Amino acid sequence: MAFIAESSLPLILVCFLSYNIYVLPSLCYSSSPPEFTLDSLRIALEKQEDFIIFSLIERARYPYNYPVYETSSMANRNRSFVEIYVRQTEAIESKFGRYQNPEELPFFPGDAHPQLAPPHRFPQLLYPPAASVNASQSIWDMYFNDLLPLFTKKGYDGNYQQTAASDLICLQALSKRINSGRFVAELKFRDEPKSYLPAIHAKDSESLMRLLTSTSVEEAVVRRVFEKAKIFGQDVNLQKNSTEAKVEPSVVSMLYQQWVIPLTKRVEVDYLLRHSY
Ligand SMILES: O=C(O)C(=O)C[C@]1(C(=O)O)C=C[C@@H](O)C=C1
Repeated sequence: MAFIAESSLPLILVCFLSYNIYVLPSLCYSSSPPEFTLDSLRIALEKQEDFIIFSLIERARYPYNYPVYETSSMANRNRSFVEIYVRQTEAIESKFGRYQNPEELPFFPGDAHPQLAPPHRFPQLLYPPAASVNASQSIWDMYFNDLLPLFTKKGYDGNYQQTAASDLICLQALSKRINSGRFVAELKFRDEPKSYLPAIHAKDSESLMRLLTSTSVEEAVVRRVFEKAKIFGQDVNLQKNSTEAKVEPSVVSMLYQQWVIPLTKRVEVDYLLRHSY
Protein backbone atom coordinates (compact mmCIF):
# COMPACT_ATOMS: atom_id res chain seq x y z
CA MET A 1 0.00 0.00 0.00
CA ALA A 2 2.77 2.36 1.01
CA PHE A 3 4.43 1.73 -2.37
CA ILE A 4 1.23 2.55 -4.26
CA ALA A 5 0.63 5.72 -2.28
CA GLU A 6 4.20 6.92 -2.71
CA SER A 7 4.41 6.16 -6.43
CA SER A 8 1.10 7.93 -7.03
CA LEU A 9 2.42 11.19 -5.63
CA PRO A 10 4.27 12.40 -8.73
CA LEU A 11 1.24 11.54 -10.85
CA ILE A 12 -1.08 13.47 -8.55
CA LEU A 13 1.33 16.41 -8.64
CA VAL A 14 1.53 16.33 -12.45
CA CYS A 15 -2.28 16.11 -12.70
CA PHE A 16 -2.62 19.07 -10.37
CA LEU A 17 -0.07 21.13 -12.29
CA SER A 18 -1.55 20.34 -15.68
CA TYR A 19 -5.02 21.15 -14.37
CA ASN A 20 -3.75 24.55 -13.32
CA ILE A 21 -2.12 25.14 -16.69
CA TYR A 22 -5.51 24.83 -18.29
CA VAL A 23 -7.54 26.80 -15.76
CA LEU A 24 -5.21 29.66 -14.88
CA PRO A 25 -4.90 32.01 -17.85
CA SER A 26 -1.79 33.75 -16.58
CA LEU A 27 0.09 30.43 -16.55
CA CYS A 28 -1.12 29.37 -19.97
CA TYR A 29 -0.14 32.38 -21.94
CA SER A 30 3.57 31.93 -22.03
CA SER A 31 6.07 33.20 -24.55
CA SER A 32 6.48 30.99 -27.59
CA PRO A 33 9.33 28.50 -27.84
CA PRO A 34 12.09 30.08 -29.95
CA GLU A 35 11.48 27.82 -32.97
CA PHE A 36 7.80 28.76 -33.18
CA THR A 37 7.70 31.58 -35.72
CA LEU A 38 5.37 32.61 -38.53
CA ASP A 39 7.83 31.12 -41.03
CA SER A 40 7.99 27.78 -39.22
CA LEU A 41 4.21 27.72 -38.93
CA ARG A 42 3.87 28.38 -42.68
CA ILE A 43 6.21 25.43 -43.33
CA ALA A 44 3.98 23.27 -41.09
CA LEU A 45 0.89 24.40 -43.03
CA GLU A 46 2.67 23.50 -46.27
CA LYS A 47 3.38 19.98 -44.99
CA GLN A 48 -0.24 19.60 -43.93
CA GLU A 49 -1.24 20.15 -47.58
CA ASP A 50 0.26 16.74 -48.44
CA PHE A 51 -1.81 15.00 -45.80
CA ILE A 52 -5.00 16.80 -46.81
CA ILE A 53 -4.54 15.82 -50.46
CA PHE A 54 -3.74 12.19 -49.62
CA SER A 55 -6.78 12.07 -47.32
CA LEU A 56 -9.00 13.26 -50.16
CA ILE A 57 -7.43 10.69 -52.49
CA GLU A 58 -8.15 7.96 -49.94
CA ARG A 59 -11.78 9.06 -49.53
CA ALA A 60 -12.19 9.16 -53.33
CA ARG A 61 -11.54 5.39 -53.45
CA TYR A 62 -15.13 4.92 -52.28
CA PRO A 63 -18.23 6.22 -53.98
CA TYR A 64 -20.34 8.88 -52.30
CA ASN A 65 -22.16 6.18 -50.27
CA TYR A 66 -25.24 8.21 -49.41
CA PRO A 67 -26.56 5.89 -46.62
CA VAL A 68 -23.66 7.15 -44.48
CA TYR A 69 -25.17 10.65 -44.45
CA GLU A 70 -28.91 10.06 -44.18
CA THR A 71 -30.47 10.03 -40.76
CA SER A 72 -33.28 7.91 -42.19
CA SER A 73 -30.78 5.05 -42.70
CA MET A 74 -30.28 4.77 -38.95
CA ALA A 75 -32.49 3.13 -36.37
CA ASN A 76 -32.87 6.24 -34.18
CA ARG A 77 -33.24 8.65 -37.17
CA ASN A 78 -31.71 11.57 -35.26
CA ARG A 79 -28.10 11.23 -36.25
CA SER A 80 -26.45 9.98 -39.41
CA PHE A 81 -24.07 7.02 -39.47
CA VAL A 82 -21.13 9.37 -40.01
CA GLU A 83 -22.11 11.64 -37.11
CA ILE A 84 -22.36 8.68 -34.74
CA TYR A 85 -19.03 7.37 -36.05
CA VAL A 86 -17.33 10.75 -35.49
CA ARG A 87 -18.82 11.20 -32.01
CA GLN A 88 -17.79 7.75 -30.83
CA THR A 89 -14.31 7.89 -32.40
CA GLU A 90 -13.68 11.33 -30.90
CA ALA A 91 -14.75 10.04 -27.49
CA ILE A 92 -12.17 7.25 -27.67
CA GLU A 93 -9.45 9.51 -29.07
CA SER A 94 -10.18 12.06 -26.37
CA LYS A 95 -9.68 9.37 -23.71
CA PHE A 96 -6.31 8.60 -25.23
CA GLY A 97 -5.27 12.24 -25.12
CA ARG A 98 -5.79 13.56 -28.65
CA TYR A 99 -7.24 16.86 -27.46
CA GLN A 100 -4.53 17.53 -24.90
CA ASN A 101 -2.70 18.95 -27.90
CA PRO A 102 -4.07 22.49 -28.43
CA GLU A 103 -3.77 22.03 -32.22
CA GLU A 104 -6.49 19.39 -32.15
CA LEU A 105 -10.13 20.34 -31.70
CA PRO A 106 -13.03 17.87 -31.57
CA PHE A 107 -16.15 18.39 -33.66
CA PHE A 108 -18.26 17.30 -30.68
CA PRO A 109 -16.52 18.65 -27.59
CA GLY A 110 -19.44 17.78 -25.33
CA ASP A 111 -18.54 14.12 -25.65
CA ALA A 112 -15.09 14.54 -24.05
CA HIS A 113 -14.16 11.79 -21.60
CA PRO A 114 -11.77 11.38 -18.69
CA GLN A 115 -8.17 11.04 -19.77
CA LEU A 116 -6.23 7.78 -19.83
CA ALA A 117 -3.18 9.36 -21.42
CA PRO A 118 -0.34 10.56 -19.21
CA PRO A 119 -0.45 14.36 -18.92
CA HIS A 120 1.93 16.27 -21.15
CA ARG A 121 2.74 19.96 -21.04
CA PHE A 122 2.22 21.15 -24.60
CA PRO A 123 3.53 24.68 -25.21
CA GLN A 124 0.68 27.05 -24.42
CA LEU A 125 1.05 29.72 -27.07
CA LEU A 126 -2.56 30.81 -27.40
CA TYR A 127 -4.21 33.56 -25.41
CA PRO A 128 -6.60 31.47 -23.25
CA PRO A 129 -9.87 33.40 -23.71
CA ALA A 130 -9.37 33.19 -27.48
CA ALA A 131 -8.03 29.63 -27.64
CA SER A 132 -11.47 28.08 -28.08
CA VAL A 133 -12.18 30.03 -31.29
CA ASN A 134 -12.79 27.50 -34.04
CA ALA A 135 -14.51 26.97 -37.36
CA SER A 136 -15.54 23.36 -36.71
CA GLN A 137 -19.22 23.79 -37.59
CA SER A 138 -18.39 25.61 -40.83
CA ILE A 139 -15.81 22.94 -41.72
CA TRP A 140 -18.37 20.20 -41.09
CA ASP A 141 -21.02 21.93 -43.23
CA MET A 142 -18.59 22.78 -46.03
CA TYR A 143 -17.16 19.24 -46.16
CA PHE A 144 -20.49 17.43 -46.36
CA ASN A 145 -22.56 19.95 -48.31
CA ASP A 146 -20.03 21.36 -50.77
CA LEU A 147 -16.80 19.41 -51.01
CA LEU A 148 -17.73 15.73 -50.82
CA PRO A 149 -20.04 15.70 -53.87
CA LEU A 150 -17.27 17.39 -55.90
CA PHE A 151 -14.69 14.60 -55.60
CA THR A 152 -16.63 11.38 -55.06
CA LYS A 153 -18.38 9.28 -57.67
CA LYS A 154 -22.12 8.80 -57.38
CA GLY A 155 -23.37 5.48 -56.02
CA TYR A 156 -22.76 3.18 -53.09
CA ASP A 157 -20.75 0.03 -52.44
CA GLY A 158 -21.49 -0.92 -48.82
CA ASN A 159 -18.10 0.18 -47.44
CA TYR A 160 -19.80 2.42 -44.92
CA GLN A 161 -17.33 2.13 -42.05
CA GLN A 162 -14.39 2.78 -44.40
CA THR A 163 -16.23 5.75 -45.85
CA ALA A 164 -16.99 7.30 -42.45
CA ALA A 165 -13.42 6.64 -41.29
CA SER A 166 -12.02 8.37 -44.40
CA ASP A 167 -14.39 11.28 -43.89
CA LEU A 168 -13.18 11.71 -40.33
CA ILE A 169 -9.54 11.74 -41.46
CA CYS A 170 -10.33 14.46 -44.03
CA LEU A 171 -12.31 16.45 -41.45
CA GLN A 172 -9.54 16.24 -38.85
CA ALA A 173 -6.90 17.29 -41.37
CA LEU A 174 -9.00 20.26 -42.50
CA SER A 175 -9.82 21.20 -38.93
CA LYS A 176 -6.17 21.21 -37.89
CA ARG A 177 -5.25 23.36 -40.92
CA ILE A 178 -8.06 25.86 -40.63
CA ASN A 179 -8.09 26.16 -36.85
CA SER A 180 -4.33 26.78 -36.90
CA GLY A 181 -5.46 30.29 -37.81
CA ARG A 182 -5.41 30.83 -34.01
CA PHE A 183 -1.65 30.24 -33.93
CA VAL A 184 -1.02 32.27 -37.08
CA ALA A 185 -2.96 35.20 -35.60
CA GLU A 186 -1.12 35.01 -32.29
CA LEU A 187 2.28 35.02 -34.02
CA LYS A 188 1.31 37.85 -36.37
CA PHE A 189 0.17 39.87 -33.40
CA ARG A 190 3.38 39.17 -31.47
CA ASP A 191 5.45 40.20 -34.50
CA GLU A 192 3.65 43.54 -34.91
CA PRO A 193 1.49 44.36 -31.89
CA LYS A 194 1.39 48.08 -32.69
CA SER A 195 -0.18 47.44 -36.09
CA TYR A 196 -2.92 45.22 -34.70
CA LEU A 197 -3.82 46.91 -31.41
CA PRO A 198 -5.96 49.79 -32.73
CA ALA A 199 -8.14 47.40 -34.77
CA ILE A 200 -8.38 44.96 -31.85
CA HIS A 201 -9.46 47.71 -29.46
CA ALA A 202 -11.95 49.06 -32.00
CA LYS A 203 -13.24 45.51 -32.66
CA ASP A 204 -12.76 46.33 -36.32
CA SER A 205 -12.86 43.00 -38.17
CA GLU A 206 -12.48 44.56 -41.62
CA SER A 207 -9.20 46.23 -40.71
CA LEU A 208 -7.98 43.05 -39.03
CA MET A 209 -8.81 41.08 -42.16
CA ARG A 210 -6.86 43.59 -44.26
CA LEU A 211 -3.87 43.52 -41.91
CA LEU A 212 -3.51 39.76 -41.82
CA THR A 213 -4.08 39.14 -45.51
CA SER A 214 -1.10 38.39 -47.73
CA THR A 215 -2.35 37.96 -51.28
CA SER A 216 1.00 36.71 -52.59
CA VAL A 217 1.14 33.95 -49.94
CA GLU A 218 -2.43 32.93 -50.74
CA GLU A 219 -1.73 32.75 -54.48
CA ALA A 220 1.35 30.62 -53.88
CA VAL A 221 -0.64 28.22 -51.65
CA VAL A 222 -3.38 27.78 -54.25
CA ARG A 223 -0.86 27.20 -57.06
CA ARG A 224 1.15 24.75 -54.95
CA VAL A 225 -1.80 22.57 -53.90
CA PHE A 226 -2.88 22.34 -57.55
CA GLU A 227 0.58 21.07 -58.55
CA LYS A 228 0.74 18.67 -55.59
CA ALA A 229 -2.67 17.21 -56.40
CA LYS A 230 -1.53 16.68 -60.01
CA ILE A 231 1.53 14.72 -58.85
CA PHE A 232 0.06 12.85 -55.86
CA GLY A 233 -3.06 11.85 -57.79
CA GLN A 234 -1.28 10.07 -60.64
CA ASP A 235 -1.50 6.32 -61.13
CA VAL A 236 1.92 4.79 -61.58
CA ASN A 237 1.41 2.28 -64.35
CA LEU A 238 4.37 0.60 -66.06
CA GLN A 239 2.36 -0.38 -69.13
CA LYS A 240 0.65 2.86 -70.10
CA ASN A 241 0.53 6.47 -69.03
CA SER A 242 -2.55 7.15 -66.96
CA THR A 243 -4.09 10.58 -67.30
CA GLU A 244 -7.03 10.36 -64.91
CA ALA A 245 -6.33 12.13 -61.62
CA LYS A 246 -7.51 10.41 -58.43
CA VAL A 247 -8.81 13.78 -57.27
CA GLU A 248 -9.11 16.63 -59.75
CA PRO A 249 -6.36 19.20 -59.01
CA SER A 250 -8.86 21.98 -59.73
CA VAL A 251 -11.06 20.68 -56.88
CA VAL A 252 -8.10 20.89 -54.49
CA SER A 253 -7.16 24.42 -55.54
CA MET A 254 -10.82 25.42 -55.28
CA LEU A 255 -11.02 23.86 -51.82
CA TYR A 256 -8.17 26.09 -50.70
CA GLN A 257 -9.30 29.21 -52.53
CA GLN A 258 -12.96 29.08 -51.59
CA TRP A 259 -12.91 27.49 -48.15
CA VAL A 260 -9.60 26.66 -46.48
CA ILE A 261 -7.98 30.08 -46.77
CA PRO A 262 -11.15 32.15 -46.11
CA LEU A 263 -12.03 30.02 -43.07
CA THR A 264 -8.46 30.24 -41.75
CA LYS A 265 -8.70 34.03 -42.05
CA ARG A 266 -12.08 34.03 -40.30
CA VAL A 267 -10.49 32.08 -37.42
CA GLU A 268 -7.59 34.56 -37.33
CA VAL A 269 -9.95 37.55 -37.13
CA ASP A 270 -12.22 35.93 -34.51
CA TYR A 271 -9.19 34.99 -32.45
CA LEU A 272 -7.85 38.56 -32.46
CA LEU A 273 -11.29 39.97 -31.64
CA ARG A 274 -11.28 37.87 -28.46
CA HIS A 275 -7.92 39.24 -27.43
CA SER A 276 -8.11 41.90 -24.70
CA TYR A 277 -4.66 43.32 -24.24
O1 LIG B 1 0.41 32.58 -44.00
C1 LIG B 1 -0.34 33.41 -43.50
O2 LIG B 1 0.01 34.59 -43.27
C2 LIG B 1 -1.70 33.08 -43.15
O3 LIG B 1 -2.37 33.84 -42.49
C3 LIG B 1 -2.30 31.84 -43.68
C4 LIG B 1 -3.06 32.12 -44.97
C5 LIG B 1 -3.57 30.74 -45.46
O4 LIG B 1 -4.65 30.33 -45.01
O5 LIG B 1 -2.85 30.08 -46.21
C6 LIG B 1 -4.20 33.00 -44.66
C7 LIG B 1 -4.14 34.34 -44.86
C8 LIG B 1 -3.05 35.00 -45.57
O6 LIG B 1 -3.56 35.91 -46.49
C9 LIG B 1 -2.13 34.04 -46.21
C10 LIG B 1 -2.19 32.71 -45.98
